[in-house]
Parts: sequence; structure tokens; C-alpha cells
Amino acid sequence: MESGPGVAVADPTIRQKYIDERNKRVRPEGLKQFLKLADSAEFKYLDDDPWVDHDAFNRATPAIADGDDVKFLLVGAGFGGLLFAANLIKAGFKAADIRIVDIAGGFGGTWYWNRYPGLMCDVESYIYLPLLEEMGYMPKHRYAYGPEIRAYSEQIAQKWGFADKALFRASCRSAQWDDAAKRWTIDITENRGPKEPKKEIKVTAQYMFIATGTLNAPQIPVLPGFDKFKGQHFHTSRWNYDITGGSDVDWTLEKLKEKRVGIIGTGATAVQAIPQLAKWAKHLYVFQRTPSSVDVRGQRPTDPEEWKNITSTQGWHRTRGENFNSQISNAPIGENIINDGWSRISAYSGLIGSPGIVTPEKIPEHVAKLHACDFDRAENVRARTSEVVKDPATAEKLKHWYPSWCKRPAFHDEYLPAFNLRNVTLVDTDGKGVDGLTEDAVVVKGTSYPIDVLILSTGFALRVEGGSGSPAQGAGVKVIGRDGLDMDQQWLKEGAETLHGVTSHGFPNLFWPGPLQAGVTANFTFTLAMLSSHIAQILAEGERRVGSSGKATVEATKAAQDAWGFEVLMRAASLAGMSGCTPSYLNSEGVLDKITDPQAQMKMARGSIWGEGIASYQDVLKAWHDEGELKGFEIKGNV
Ligand SMILES: NC(=O)C1=CN([C@@H]2O[C@H](COP(=O)(O)OP(=O)(O)OC[C@H]3O[C@@H](n4cnc5c(N)ncnc54)[C@H](OP(=O)(O)O)[C@@H]3O)[C@@H](O)[C@H]2O)C=CC1
Repeated sequence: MESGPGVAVADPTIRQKYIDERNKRVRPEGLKQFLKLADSAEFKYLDDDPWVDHDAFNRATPAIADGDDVKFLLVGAGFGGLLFAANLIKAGFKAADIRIVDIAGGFGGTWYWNRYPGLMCDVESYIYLPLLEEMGYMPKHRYAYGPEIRAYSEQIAQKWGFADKALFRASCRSAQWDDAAKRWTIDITENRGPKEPKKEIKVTAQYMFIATGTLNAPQIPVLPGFDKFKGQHFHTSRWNYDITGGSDVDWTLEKLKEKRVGIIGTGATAVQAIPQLAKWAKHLYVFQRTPSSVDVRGQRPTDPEEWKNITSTQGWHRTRGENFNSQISNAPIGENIINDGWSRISAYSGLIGSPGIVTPEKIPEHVAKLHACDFDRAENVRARTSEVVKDPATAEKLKHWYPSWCKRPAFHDEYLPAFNLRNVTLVDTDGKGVDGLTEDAVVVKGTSYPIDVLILSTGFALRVEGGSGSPAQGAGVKVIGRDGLDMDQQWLKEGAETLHGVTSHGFPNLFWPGPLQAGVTANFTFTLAMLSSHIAQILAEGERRVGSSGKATVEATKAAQDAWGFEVLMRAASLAGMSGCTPSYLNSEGVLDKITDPQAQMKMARGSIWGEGIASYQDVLKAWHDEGELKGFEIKGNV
């Protein structure tokens, strides 16, 4: 029997299957299997915002003008930006001092761009929606749909008084630290739509935040023959309702009634969109490379009585979030109060870490434990697939063969039943992906599947080929710190180097919300809330000490940053189960497994997330705040 790193399940047959299925999927070209979109005219539409009303924006007074000097400049108006702004205000800063820049035409980030039919959040809305206590808001459903989340994002901005402080349609291109002025000089390009030229704006800011999210750049695989395809096509993150019919708030896809539709990809997005497509398409072909694990959703409207109970104690939102984190970190705090599919995946700790420090010699034992705690869940999900999907051959193909931490799990009540419909065909590519396209078909293993519309549910680039993984790279901003230090070059050379995962030495007054070298959980909002509050408190205390002259600088010391890197490194072995995972964006399509040089491995481990789990990370930050010394930061002011 073959052995593989990170594979040690109790059942040797399953263990072998995991290894075999993974090996089918490892592609020598790694990240090169995806297009460089900047070079591709075919996908230029991904740069366009289909939802924006340019004329209305062009008539309005912009929130930022060329030459402005602002106190806080936040790049990103998604949950990261919203939470940064709200937490700055909670910490005593004024909404009037905040400005936000976002390439989108509104608040919401991923919930602004993604408007595909079926869009929802599979993390319970009661913990996922930010600031629920302060907002006094009751989500409509246990799992919120996209339109509600987008509207809620706008409501947050209104309630906290910064709705008119955002410059939308604007991309931040570069930011340079001016050590004499104690300011970031930031170049922004405002896109004023097809009828007007773009506008270049230069602003200065005392503090800058990069909160552009992690999965925001649509990814398209290299598909031989794409240039010959004569049908219509689009990526899920720019859903084209002109082609399908319906709208972002009305998922009546009546234009598909007479159309043969193909969808490539079966990740979390496709799992939500496929049931909607299945309702309308004349025929739907689902092209699958790797099945998602799809467990029960259990969607229901929020019961106001239950809501009263959930919200009866102050601090419930955080407590509920912590309970969720503890369950999926395999360190439950009491009973599982959410008790849904997500919260029962204790083996997700393989990805997000768990309490305790794993020493190198204990790695095999640690990974074996992870597999053991995943095994029943994985078997149950596979058994459910057989129960729901009537055709046994199709059911087999829909079963996932990898541990739960290797790929993001999915939850849906209508996804698997869709494969019982006569107008839906699963085309499994046996881990290889589609061969390519002809002028009217998708080709898999030599068979052509004729289609009129192709939907690319092929995900997002978390890391690009040769990229540094820095916040600057993620945001597409050239960041130059003190003494000309280029953030991307620095991270390429040294790997991730931060204090607490939120700031780096050499880049004063610049912050971001992890995830590298920070604690993370599957509920992104929790992490963003925690980190933005952490940073806001640092700045409030920093200004309390040196005064709000407008010249205060807050910078991590090199020594503190190095010490933090060491602490991260000490905890990285908890994440050893990721080695040998089936390829996905989580392991840069398997590229990370190919790193064998010990120094490079060390750099990667030092730049990983906080392997001891989010609760441990929270404890460390709490103890740090309790000391009240802002240890590791150099605070200067009034110069
Ligand atoms: N909170 C929520 O409810 C939701 C969250 N999300 C977030 O967004 C993330 C991204 O999800 P998603 O948009 O689905 O992207 P994913 O990266 O998860 O999925 C991309 C899909 O495209 C497939 N694919 C890529 N290239 C090819 C090819 N050449 N041939 C065939 N198939 C191919 C992949 O196969 P393979 O697996 O083999 O690589 C995979 O199934 C999620 O992991 C999650 O974090 C998304 C939706 C809902």
C-alpha cells in the first residue's frame, strides 16, 4: 500500500482511496492551469461592474477629491472595511475622519459582486452577519440570502454614519509612506464609466487599512478551444442576467428554458447555483473535477420566539461565534449551540488549527487523530449522497474522497436532489477537468456535450503564480514603506512578516486583517470583527498617549515581529494535515506540497496562520491588551 503525507485514516481502503483520488488531481502546471486574465481580451468583462449606475455616481459629489488629506483611508467596503470603520467609531474616532475606497459601486464586498441565483451564506446568519447586537437586526433566515446581506451592508454604513464617506468605482493603485509628513501618499483611479475618462486622484492619509478580502479575483482555467466557442459565457461572480433572464433579486431564469447550459465547477458557489439552473435550463450539464462534500443545510425562516431566546443576553453574538469556533477547532466550549452541519465538522481544525502545540515528532499522531475524528462525518456525507441521488453511478461520482479540512465543505438541501431531474446530467471528469471546448460544446474524455451557454463556476485566485501573498498583492496595490521598502519584494524574500498578523515593521500606520500569522475560523466575520477591534484599540491608545496631532505613528518593532514569527512557527505543526491534501486554492493547487527546501518550508511555516486555533490567538491578544503597554509597537507623535 502507498503511503502519503497527511493520510492516516482508520480504514486502509478509504486511506488508499484518498491517496489515489488526490494523485489523479495533482497537475504539474499547478497555478499555471489558470489564465493570466490581464492578457485576455475574452475576459475583460470581469473588470466591469455590471451592477453600477455610472450616471448617478457621476452626478453626485464624490466623497474624496484630489489633494485631500484624510485621517483614515480604508481600502475595501466589504465586511472588512465595514467592521474597521465601525470599530474605529466604537473606539472613539469620528465617522467624519474615515474615507473608504472600493472598486465596486457599493458596500458589501463579495456580496456586492456575487449575485448569482441561489446566493446565500452557508455559515449561520446569526453569527455571520456583523454587528447584529448593535444593529438590533433579526436576519430573515437562518442562512441569509445574498440580497439581504448586501442590503444589510448598506444599513451598517448608514447606521454608523459613514455611508457617504466612500468613493466607489475607485481602485487604489499605489501607496507610499512619506516619513517626513507621517502620511501615506495614495494614488487612486476613479472609473467614471464608459462615457467619461478615468480620473486620477492623489490623497494623503495618516492611517491606511487594506481590507480587500481574500477571494476577490475571478479565476478562469486554460480551456483549449475557448476562442472557438460561439455560445454565450460568463463567470459566476459576474452573473449575466441578460443571458439567463431574471435578476439579482428574482431568480426566474426564464431565458434558459430553451437553452442547453453547461457549468464548469462544483465548489461552494456551484452547489448554490446549480439547483436554480436545474429549475430552468432545458438541459444542464454539470462538469465536475472534484466533488464537494454536500451535507444537510436545514434552511428555515427565523422564528421570532427563538430569536428572542438567542439574543436574550448581552454579548450573545460573540459568545455564539466563539461556541462555533470552538466546535470546528475540535475544542468544544460546552454544547454545540448552533448544531448545524458546519458546526459539527470538528476536523476542520486541520485547516484552522486547534489548541495545544504539536511538536514535530507528534505530527503523525496528530494527523491520525484528525482523520479519526473526520471519518464518521465523511462516511455520513457519502451515505447521504447515496440516499438522496437515485442513480447509484451518479451518486458514486458525487462522493468526496478527501478529509473535510482539505476542501471547503458545502451544505445544501436541493443540490443533490437536482441530479435526480431528467434535465440534469453530471459529467464527471475523473479528476482531470474538461478537455476543452469546440464551437458549440464542452469536451470531456473525447465526448462532446453541446451547449448554448457556458457558466464558469471556477472560483477565485487566492494566490497568483509567483505572487508574494502579501496584503499588497491581494489588494493589487503597490505598497512602498519607509526607506523605499517594497512590501511585495519583502514578502517574496522573507515570507509573511507581521506583528499579530495585522501590520509589518517598515510600514507605519498600515494595517490589515490577517489571515497570515493571525487566528482564523470558518466564520470570516468573526476574524474581521476581532482584528479590526484589536487595531482600533491600538490606535485609540496610541493617540491617547501621544495626542491626536495628526502626526502619530504606530509601527511594529522588528524585534516584536521576529518574536511573533517564531510563535507562529512553533504552532505550525498543527496544520501538518494540510500536506497531502487534494489540490485547491487552500494549498495553491498542490504547489505548496512541492516545496521541499527546508529553508523555504520554514519560511512557509513561519508565515502560516496561528496553528493553535483562534481561541488561543484571542487569549494571546487579550493578555497583550490587559498588559496595557502596546508591547512591540513604537508609538511616536507630535514631531
Ligand atoms: N459562505 C458561503 O456560503 C459561500 C462561500 N463561498 C466562498 O468562495 C469560495 C470559492 O468557491 P467557488 O466559487 O465555488 O470556487 P472553488 O475554487 O471552490 O471551486 C472552483 C471549481 O472549479 C473547478 N475547476 C477549476 N478548473 C477546472 C477545470 N479545468 N475543469 C473542471 N473544473 C474545474 C474546481 O475543481 P477542483 O475542485 O477539482 O479544483 C472547483 O470545483 C468558497 O470556498 C468559499 O470560501 C462561495 C460560495 C458560497
